[in-house]
Amino acid sequence: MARLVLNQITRAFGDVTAVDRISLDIADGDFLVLLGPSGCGKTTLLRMIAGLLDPTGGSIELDGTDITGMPARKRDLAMVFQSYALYPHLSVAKNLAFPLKVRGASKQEITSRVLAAAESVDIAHLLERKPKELSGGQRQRVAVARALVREPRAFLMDEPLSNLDAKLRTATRQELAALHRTLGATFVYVTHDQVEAMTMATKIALLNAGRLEQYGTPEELYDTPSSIFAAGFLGSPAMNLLDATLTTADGSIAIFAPGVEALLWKGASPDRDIVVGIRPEHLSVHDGADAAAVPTAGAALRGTVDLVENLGREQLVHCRIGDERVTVSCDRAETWRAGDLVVLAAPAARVHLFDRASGRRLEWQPDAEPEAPTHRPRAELSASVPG
Ligand SMILES: Nc1ncnc2c1ncn2[C@@H]1O[C@H](COP(=O)(O)OP(=O)(O)OP(=O)(O)O)[C@@H](O)[C@H]1O
Repeated sequence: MARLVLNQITRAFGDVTAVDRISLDIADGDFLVLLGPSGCGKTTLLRMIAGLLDPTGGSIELDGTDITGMPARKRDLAMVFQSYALYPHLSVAKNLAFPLKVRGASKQEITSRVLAAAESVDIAHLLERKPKELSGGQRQRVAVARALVREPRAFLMDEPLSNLDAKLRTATRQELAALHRTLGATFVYVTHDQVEAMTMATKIALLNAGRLEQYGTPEELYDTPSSIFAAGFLGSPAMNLLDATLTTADGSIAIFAPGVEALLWKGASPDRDIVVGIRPEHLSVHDGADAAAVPTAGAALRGTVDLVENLGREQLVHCRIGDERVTVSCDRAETWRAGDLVVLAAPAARVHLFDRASGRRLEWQPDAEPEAPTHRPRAELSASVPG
């Protein structure tokens, strides 16, 4: 059992607030990924959970017990570091046995637990080697096995895959996810890699400059990003973000953008600066010269193809829309060329709106989209736009 609750946890280093009032409820068995760009406070937060660093504010609970001031060795949490932190002069077997020896386990218990841990990450054949005789991937497995032998209440991992090459990272990522399913234990895992977060996490805590930006399942973060930052951080290629102006009149929403023809819904006078977000996979490309080919509902962006990139499985069509650049990912069977006049279309339900000043998501509900000529409003919206 390991339910971890962080209450307003804070850490300042002089003037720098590395972690700023973060509260998280991490359920037993969760694979929580702390995700965010370099310097956002991920490692500082993990080290406070591990007991390697004292918070300057807030508290941490483990299964209902306040462990804020408890020394690391008493927390029963195992940490796997980016550097692996193996003892170079000891064999793999002795590295694995070390945490058990410290606890005074019997020789028989040590032997069986070391072997079981080594087998679970497929390194039983390497037990007599020294760390320097191992590849990066093998060292990483030893570091995980050393955490496993302790049978801790939770595993804390700080970018454990960052020293591996791309192929090994993919394989090891799948193994770690499988290990988590087998053990059913709580994992807290630091990374700046969105693919690792999306594929392994049951929950993601996205951090930005020491603050919690969004907390939810990978699907929630991807499908309903709570801010411009979250929208831009998850997804590759990144979500298209366009500056626009939103007006609300008669309960309808209109969006204007400079140089953009019929972007979403036309309406009354400008009222609020917003950012419109549409993921590359939610846009479709249509012949701009053929009005009949363009969907009449949803968002439409008129522009020119700039560049087409063939990625093998799909292609990226980069377009100029007014002053902005918009990317569409689409099937390679479509034959678009630089210079083509196109209309990019997206269903209204796939359009994200954000307030430009605060960066926060604006919630709105498109009504059923009526068939409408392109010069008329493209949809009536029963929107509740906060603020
Ligand atoms: N011991 C320290 N003294 C002063 N500032 C520190 C210390 N440790 C971290 N910081 C600062 O706190 C902030 C968060 O650092 P942290 O290492 O937690 O970020 P991170 O998200 O893990 O970054 P990365 O992905 O690059 O490892 C940074 O601005 C960093 O410079």
